[in-house]
Amino acid sequence: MVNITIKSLTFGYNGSMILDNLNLVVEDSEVLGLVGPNGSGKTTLIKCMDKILKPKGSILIDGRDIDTVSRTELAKRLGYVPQSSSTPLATTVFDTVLMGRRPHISWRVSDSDLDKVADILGLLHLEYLAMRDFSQLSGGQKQKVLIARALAQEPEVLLLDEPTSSLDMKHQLEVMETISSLVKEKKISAVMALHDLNLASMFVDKLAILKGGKIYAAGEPIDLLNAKNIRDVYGVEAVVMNNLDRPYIVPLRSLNEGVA
Ligand SMILES: Nc1ncnc2c1ncn2[C@@H]1O[C@H](COP(=O)(O)OP(=O)(O)OP(=O)(O)O)[C@@H](O)[C@H]1O
Repeated sequence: MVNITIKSLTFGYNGSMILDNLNLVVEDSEVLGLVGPNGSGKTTLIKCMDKILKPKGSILIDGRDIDTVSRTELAKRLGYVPQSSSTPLATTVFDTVLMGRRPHISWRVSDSDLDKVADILGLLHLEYLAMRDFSQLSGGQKQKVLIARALAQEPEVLLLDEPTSSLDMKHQLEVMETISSLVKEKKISAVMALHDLNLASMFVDKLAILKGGKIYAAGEPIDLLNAKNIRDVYGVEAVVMNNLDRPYIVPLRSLNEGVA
């Protein structure tokens, strides 16, 4: 069980404001989707949560400011999947995923670490790639391996930056289904930046819509994914239908307004 509370978070690159006094709570057993136009600050927010960037304001994990949590301890609690990655040092897929166990290993890899890696490769149907060089994989295969590496950390919170951007339809569903069932089963949380509002509608419990460095709205997809919000935030005219109590969005045309 974990709770993340973000209070008055403010961050800018070289003096230009990107995140402006943000407040947000991530509950346990929750998939939180961060959506918003290109450049609205989703990656920046995720990097602040993983202490890669140093914002003003505070991020509390179970009431404790992450500034007071060591890198190693944070790596046991938060598993970060970047948007893209320079090739990790390890060569094979197996070794790349094993790197995720690093925060839990003192100096010797145990049988249980190896078993965990094998289990995760199985969970994401990656066994057939286990002995392949990471650097020679396709973009989508690499993306799945990086997700597997974060799962191997057994974190309480997964931070995923557009985890499905390189995946085909089947693998998008597979990854989202796997993450959402792990979140429920293990009572962890996931925060993911997403562009696909229909995937968000299907899989997230809560949405935070970013616009102009602020949270434009936060809440359940059914309450937020409507034509007005999509017009305001993205400058897109869309038809929103209801499909099994989930909004289903069909974008119609760009309105040249409403950018971040
Ligand atoms: N290292 C950097 N130095 C300066 N400006 C940056 C840097 N990284 C990002 N920015 C700027 O910060 C703003 C927010 O970028 P960020 O990557 O957080 O947005 P995003 O919502 O994740 O975008 P996208 O959907 O395109 O991935 C953008 O205007 C971007 O140009």
